[in-house]
Amino acid sequence: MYIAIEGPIGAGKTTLARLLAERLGAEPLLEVVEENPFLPLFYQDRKRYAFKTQVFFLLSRYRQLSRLRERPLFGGVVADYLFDKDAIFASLNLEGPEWDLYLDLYRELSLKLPPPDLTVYLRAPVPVLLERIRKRGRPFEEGMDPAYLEALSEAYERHFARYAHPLLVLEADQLDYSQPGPDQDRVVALVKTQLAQDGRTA
Ligand SMILES: Nc1ncnc2c1ncn2[C@@H]1O[C@H](COP(=O)(O)OP(=O)(O)OP(=O)(O)O)[C@@H](O)[C@H]1O
Ligand SMILES: Nc1nc(=O)c2ncn([C@H]3C[C@H](O)[C@@H](CO)O3)c2[nH]1
Repeated sequence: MYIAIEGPIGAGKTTLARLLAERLGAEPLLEVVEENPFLPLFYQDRKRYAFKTQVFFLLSRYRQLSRLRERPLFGGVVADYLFDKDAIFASLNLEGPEWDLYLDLYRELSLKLPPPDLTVYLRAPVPVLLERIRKRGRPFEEGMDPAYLEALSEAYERHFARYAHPLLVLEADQLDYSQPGPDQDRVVALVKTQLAQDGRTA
């Protein structure tokens, strides 16, 4: 069983991936964004650092996810990202020959990765995302541009409107699974039901 959680910045992907991994007896597969040395620079000058930031993410995501093919998944994996995320961000930040080169690389690498058994797409309005980003307090995200978050949310909507793999869409502002309570049980039950409908067991 391989589950991936996706959604725009601050939607609650890592929080949900940890919870599901714990409840389903699976391994969490988490991205460490702080490992990308270009990311703080990207937020200072998006045009200048977009390509470097993207290629770093692309390679590290590819390396992490390709390990899924190489070893047996005993208890399953819950990842806090989908490989497709890379191209969603790239489509907003790259253009011209850099975008063409990036897309060539992305397409080549994506062919080699398995799709998840279930993807959970977390949706939330931009003001909720901004509040969660503020609350989490990563220094380089302090001046997060609401227009960038809006464009990103729209790109996610377009992507999942034509997504061809098993998908569960959750309104992430309606469920507070970040603390113990009935919403945690509710979200785990929704995922289990979806897996059962798709013929998988958790
Ligand atoms: N369902 C929720 N309800 C309320 N707060 C939440 C919820 N999910 C996450 N949070 C809080 O929002 C903040 C962001 O959550 P989290 O880091 O899981 O988001 P993310 O989608 O993984 O972010 P990023 O895209 O930056 O990696 C955290 O402070 C977390 O505690
Ligand atoms: N430029 C760019 N490309 C990506 O593929 C990408 N993936 C994540 N991020 C940024 C968003 C959050 O600040 C932080 C955590 O998600 O990292 C990205 N930024």
